[in-house]
Amino acid sequence: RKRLPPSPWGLPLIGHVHHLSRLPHQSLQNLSRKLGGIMYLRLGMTPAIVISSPDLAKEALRSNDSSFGFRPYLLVGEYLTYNFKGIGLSNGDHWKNMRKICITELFSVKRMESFRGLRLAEVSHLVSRLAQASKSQSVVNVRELVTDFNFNIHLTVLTFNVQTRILMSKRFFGENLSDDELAEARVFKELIDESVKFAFQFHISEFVPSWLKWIDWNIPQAKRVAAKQDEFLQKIIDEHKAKKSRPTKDFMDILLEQRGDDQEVVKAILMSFAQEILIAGMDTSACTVEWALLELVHNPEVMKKAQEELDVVVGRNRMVTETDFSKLTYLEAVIKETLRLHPPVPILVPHMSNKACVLAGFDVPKGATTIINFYSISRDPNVWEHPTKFWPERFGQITADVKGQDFELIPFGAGRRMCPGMSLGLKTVHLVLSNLLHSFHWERVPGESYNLDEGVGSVTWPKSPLQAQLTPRLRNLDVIFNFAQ
Ligand code: HEM
Repeated sequence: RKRLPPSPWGLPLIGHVHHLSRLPHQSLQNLSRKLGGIMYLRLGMTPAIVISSPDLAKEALRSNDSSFGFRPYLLVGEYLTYNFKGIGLSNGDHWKNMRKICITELFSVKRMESFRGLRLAEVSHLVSRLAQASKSQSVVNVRELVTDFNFNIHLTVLTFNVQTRILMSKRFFGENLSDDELAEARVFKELIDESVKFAFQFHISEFVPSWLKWIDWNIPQAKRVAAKQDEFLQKIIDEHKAKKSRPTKDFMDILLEQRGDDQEVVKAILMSFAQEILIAGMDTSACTVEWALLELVHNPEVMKKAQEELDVVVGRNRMVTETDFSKLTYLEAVIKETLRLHPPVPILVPHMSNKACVLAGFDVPKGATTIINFYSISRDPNVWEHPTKFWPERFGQITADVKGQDFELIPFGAGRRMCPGMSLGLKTVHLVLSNLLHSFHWERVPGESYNLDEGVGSVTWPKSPLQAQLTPRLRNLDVIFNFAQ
């Protein structure tokens, strides 16, 4: 007889689905407080294991990495990534190849370095536009600052531009674009939004055995979105092939060289990257910056300390650059503390065990969806002192890092499926947050409460966009941030 981990009470057919709210990491945290570090759930007909302790996360993602380094079936993977040809949702040899290409061609140290100037230029642009805005309006809505797509320079646009330039030598957003280019950008954005929205809908096919998947009523919609996506990407690939002269090879050149005969793979990777850029790359970095500013605005003594460090390390006559990061240790602690308390992807991306195994003495069935609830781990009073307090100073006493070695702090996951964009994500958050803190005084709007409620979505943003009062801190902002554009 199998010895399964403990479960809450279940219902026929749906199993334990009724225990999950629209913020599943919070419902799972509540359940784990009663049931412990490992639980067994039945989501419809799909078995699932939920892990909520650093030791068990380590057992799954390090000691048993070869069993748990798989993804479960997701409808979006089948229809919108050309039958699992992308990275984040695929498995097996295809995933291995794709991950290798990404790590060597997209996220290598050399590639990161070659786009350093580009990141700096986009940040300079953001700060100068903010400086202009702060002259006419004293209160700034930080969400608009980070997500507005009306083709001004905002943070998500910044990360999007950086990524699409690396991927396909193309800048979709910004000034001086023709009407056709703007129309193309709009279609791209709508397509990605539609796919992301689709990915986060309820799909019955994910909760039934594979032979019953055909009953899913969302399949016709998936096919419609896929056809639109295919048409758009084919156009981009054709344009790219026609325009041969480029100073350096971009990622699409490399993919076409390596997989030229298999255009579906090229399209799948581009689309899964486009989505991953928006969900994983852009929104995760942007919402980390917003959470950090929210905490700092409401903890002015922490903000003061971070700004004093910037004055000592950088001085008041220039912008912060990536070479300053190693000396900005307090800022690093602020970012770690933000990723601990407000992880953008609190339950990571679901894993799956490809064989039956034993974890903490319990049987884990083959094919069980495995959820690592980092949110429970990062707020566990047995692991963290004053777990719900925003307290960067804790990182003066403990050495835990976010790089996948310390299982009490895994906002990027760990093991073979760990986020490959971590370095880019961290660099972006450091560069943007440090320059925003260096350039402006950020103050709470009188009457605004310290609201830490979380919104529902593909990444966890603050529920209400942060409003803050903004005044320039450096005297020659225009001069300082103009040079790099
Ligand atoms: C603050 C920024 C970011 C955070 C917190 C974050 C977090 C995560 C997490 C938790 C996972 C799942 C790990 C797991 O399953 O164990 C993941 C996977 C992934 N992320 Fe990120 N991410 C960030 C930035 C980025 C960026 C900038 C990119 C690329 C442009 C990126 C690309 C990916 C990809 C491709 C995967 C799937 C990896 C695979 O399945 O093999 N991420 N990320």
